Amino acid sequence: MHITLEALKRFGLDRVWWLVSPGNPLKTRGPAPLSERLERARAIMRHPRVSVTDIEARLGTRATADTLAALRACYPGVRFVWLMGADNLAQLHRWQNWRDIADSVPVGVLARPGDRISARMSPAARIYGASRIAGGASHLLGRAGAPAWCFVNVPMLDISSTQIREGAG
Ligand SMILES: Nc1ncnc2c1ncn2[C@@H]1O[C@H](COP(=O)(O)OP(=O)(O)OP(=O)(O)O)[C@@H](O)[C@H]1O
Ligand SMILES: O=C(O)c1ccc[n+]([C@@H]2O[C@H](COP(=O)([O-])O)[C@@H](O)[C@H]2O)c1
Repeated sequence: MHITLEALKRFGLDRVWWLVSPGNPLKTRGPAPLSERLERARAIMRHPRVSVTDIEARLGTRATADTLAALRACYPGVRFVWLMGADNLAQLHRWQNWRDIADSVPVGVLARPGDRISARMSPAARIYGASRIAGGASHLLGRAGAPAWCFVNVPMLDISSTQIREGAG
């Protein structure tokens, strides 16, 4: 919720979609049933500009590059931006067809404790170094043409979904 509200504020976005994943291709342990995760996400994320969706399951995609290609085909008039925490920028070069992601949509990255330096030094950050929008101009990201990415230093919360699940269990 925290990074969603920061992303809306900082990147000049109209809306944020939470893509409740059918399963991250890099994680070996399967998640809880999608319907349960969707219901829980909707119960906590109540905001007029945020939608919680299972569209990835409905599109039949798992890899983000495939999801974005399918979304662009379904919504040709919409300018999509990919949002993620800094830990995912550090790993992005391991994602399937990751360059298709960087070349097709602007990418907004939100600071996360412990991951700011590894993210900024990551292969993806280096390879796309010339396409970086400075944090101070982050509001331009939503209208930028790809490749474009922006790292914003938002107030950081040192919590992970694993910790939250363990606390709830
Ligand atoms: N505390 C946080 N600060 C910044 N970004 C975060 C934070 N927690 C999650 N994110 C981002 O939110 C998205 C969804 O994360 P996810 O639900 O997998 O949680 P996680 O905490 O990364 O999971 P895990 O506990 O398995 O590491 C990812 O893009 C992740 O980078
Ligand atoms: O496309 C990939 O190869 C890929 C690899 C790792 C993560 N992702 C996506 O990144 C998002 C965040 O993943 P996670 O596991 O950090 O919640 C989620 O939408 C995943 O499907 C995508």
